Amino acid sequence: MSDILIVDDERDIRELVSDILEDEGYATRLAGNSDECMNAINVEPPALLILDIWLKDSRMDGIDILKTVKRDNPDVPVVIISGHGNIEIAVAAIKQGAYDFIEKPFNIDQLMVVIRRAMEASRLRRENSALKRREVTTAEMIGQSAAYRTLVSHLDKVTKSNGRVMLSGPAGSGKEIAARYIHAHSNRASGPFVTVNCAGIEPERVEEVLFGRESAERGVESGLLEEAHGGVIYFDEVADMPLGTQSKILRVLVDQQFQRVGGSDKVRVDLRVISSTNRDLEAEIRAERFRQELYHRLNVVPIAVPSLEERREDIPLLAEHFISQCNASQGLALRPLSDEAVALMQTMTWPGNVRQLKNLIERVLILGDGNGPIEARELPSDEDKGEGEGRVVLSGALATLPLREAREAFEREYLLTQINRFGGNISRTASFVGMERSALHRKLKSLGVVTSTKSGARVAHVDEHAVEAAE
Ligand SMILES: Nc1ncnc2c1ncn2[C@@H]1O[C@H](COP(=O)(O)OP(=O)(O)OP(=O)(O)O)[C@@H](O)[C@H]1O
Repeated sequence: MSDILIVDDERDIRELVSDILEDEGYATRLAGNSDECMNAINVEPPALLILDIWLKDSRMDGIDILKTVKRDNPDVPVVIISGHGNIEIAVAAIKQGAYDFIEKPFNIDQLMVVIRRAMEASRLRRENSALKRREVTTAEMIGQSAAYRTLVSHLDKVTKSNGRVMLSGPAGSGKEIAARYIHAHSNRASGPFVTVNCAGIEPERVEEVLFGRESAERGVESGLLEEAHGGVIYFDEVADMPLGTQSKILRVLVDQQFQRVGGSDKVRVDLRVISSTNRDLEAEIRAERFRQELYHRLNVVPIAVPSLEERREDIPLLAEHFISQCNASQGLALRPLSDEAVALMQTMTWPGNVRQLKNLIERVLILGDGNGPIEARELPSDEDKGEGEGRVVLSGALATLPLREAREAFEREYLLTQINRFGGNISRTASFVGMERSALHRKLKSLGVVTSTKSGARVAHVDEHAVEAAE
């Protein structure tokens, strides 16, 4: 596992990329279609896969190959090559687990930055995967802001009971770590903590995964419910559970028992149920996507987990915590944070919440040199996936502005970039940046950002008069 596999249906491109990489000292293999690609991976998984999304004369397209690789060889990082203007496909690929993407036509420097970063991240990931696994289960929850203290006081109240808890909050805000906190401080701490990824189970396999199976050939195979016996079962993102699965879970919660697939005995388990959601479940019920009865069963004690933006005071503390974590688990430099970096992080928008902060710190430490302080200029460039046009450039000077002005300037620049990435489409921008459409409209108005049609394309720009009027 030491070479780079380059998959592109255009011979010129794959040979060009291969020449560049070989000049840089990497070994390469080439494939022109999906069959050649899968054969090469089966012979030996590469250290990195560079994959064109559109493959002519192929049985699988790039996204199908990506899914297969992420399923069978999750440690192989995949860098996507997408055609110019295919930013949505590239974003979809990132969601499917691609490490990064480069847009055609690309220049050599851009290509090399992405590849070096992917190779380095993959090496560190492989080296430290065992340590990281341990870190997940022993994760320590950090904070001191008022919002954080309120959260902990709510969690402390439920640790000693057996009541069902529903944790609600945006993606990456720390719902799972809060569930683990309850478990670790309860009298079930020595029992298991089992996570059920509700969106991830294939509907036709739900019963087997949750209830287990019994057969003459293989005997009893327990499911997740049985594995969690004596401990906590954590239903992550319950709103993503298909309706059919919801009925099956509801039945178990009502009957307090179930049968394994193929079995006839009733199995009883002693479980504490904790669930999480990042959606408004009452709205999901009104839209008939979530069963009301299940909602009432799971939502006995609702606890809200605040977004990172509601607890900005915690950002320096969390950032330092992640720096020490990266040092302990990956040997990365223990770098202090400059005041400007802290100021910038505290003014940024964080749609991905604490997870985004953690990833940002990890990337800065991987890419940075030396042990000097982390500077503001190192921060946002890697948070933005786009190269060239799609890039949000924030100068260090921005971080020295008063909070309100710096945030507005950042938000204006960020939203302009996003809207233009999505071809002026406000709905798609809203869903990408994690805001309601109407809230985004209001925000744009207050920032003086307007859209208009130029040469048939919808573009966003700043209307100075609108800015003045809003002020
Ligand atoms: N208060 C905190 N202290 C330390 N680490 C935290 C804290 N909150 C979150 N994290 C870390 O941030 C990352 C995301 O947290 P977690 O997985 O708990 O979020 P989540 O809300 O369950 O996310 P999702 O909705 O995407 O499932 C994890 O690595 C977690 O350890």
